[in-house]
Amino acid sequence: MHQYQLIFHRDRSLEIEGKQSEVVLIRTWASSYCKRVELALKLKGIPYEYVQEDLANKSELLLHHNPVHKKVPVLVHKGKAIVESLVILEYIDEHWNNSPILLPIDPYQRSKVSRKSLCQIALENFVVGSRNVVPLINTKEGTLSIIVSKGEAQEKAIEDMIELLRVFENGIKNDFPGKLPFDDQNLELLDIIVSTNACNYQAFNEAVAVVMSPEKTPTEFFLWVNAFKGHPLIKDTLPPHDKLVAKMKRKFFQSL
Ligand SMILES: N[C@@H](CCC(=O)N[C@@H](CS)C(=O)NCC(=O)O)C(=O)O
Repeated sequence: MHQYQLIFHRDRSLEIEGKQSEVVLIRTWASSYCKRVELALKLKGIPYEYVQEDLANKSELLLHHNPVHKKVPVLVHKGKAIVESLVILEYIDEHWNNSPILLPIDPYQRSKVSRKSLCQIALENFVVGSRNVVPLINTKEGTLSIIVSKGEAQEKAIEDMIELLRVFENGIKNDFPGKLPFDDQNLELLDIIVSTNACNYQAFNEAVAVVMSPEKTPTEFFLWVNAFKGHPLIKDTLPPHDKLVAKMKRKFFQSL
């Protein structure tokens, strides 16, 4: 088990390997769930330190703070742990209620970005580079259908994903008028989730199979994602492309 040098201070801040902060994020560098939280912290201007977790050799810190799921991200705020990325985002927005406000004020829109909403389901099934992409695509072939399948089966799996994006794009147009096209407005929860999930599409295309392209993907969704890539904070948060391609190749092909 990996061990960190940890000091718990009286003011309930945590010192990790010499770095002290009230807010510590336990994360991995490639996880889009973790990227959501990092982007939210940056948008709100909240100072934080992070601990890089090795999921193949989970740390005592992670197991202590997330004993049930044993997953990243975990946000440790003044010694207290918050788990599950969407719960963390809600916590950040409520605790640091300075602008930008991340959750929609409108209760209907709020329901659309909540945990079991279509928006979340669509995205979690689309998560670029994640196994979670898969259940909705082609359950018969199990969890790696998009790459284990070849030829027609793969085309069908990709078409199903693209269809999901069409449903998603229409949902955004109906429920979030003004959201598309992207006009560099304040980033909110929806933008955080979409950008951290979808902006890595080129790495996924390169490592696994071409899913998103101007020819295939619903136009406004595609433009939205590409516009995100030009946003300075998003650019600063996304994982490095080459490293991500290498990781995706290892992850997907190793599990075959
Ligand atoms: N629903 C969780 C999912 C988090 C998740 O799946 N994290 C992955 C990394 S991307 C993890 O920690 N996996 C470790 C494991 O499954 O053992 C969230 O939104 O935070």
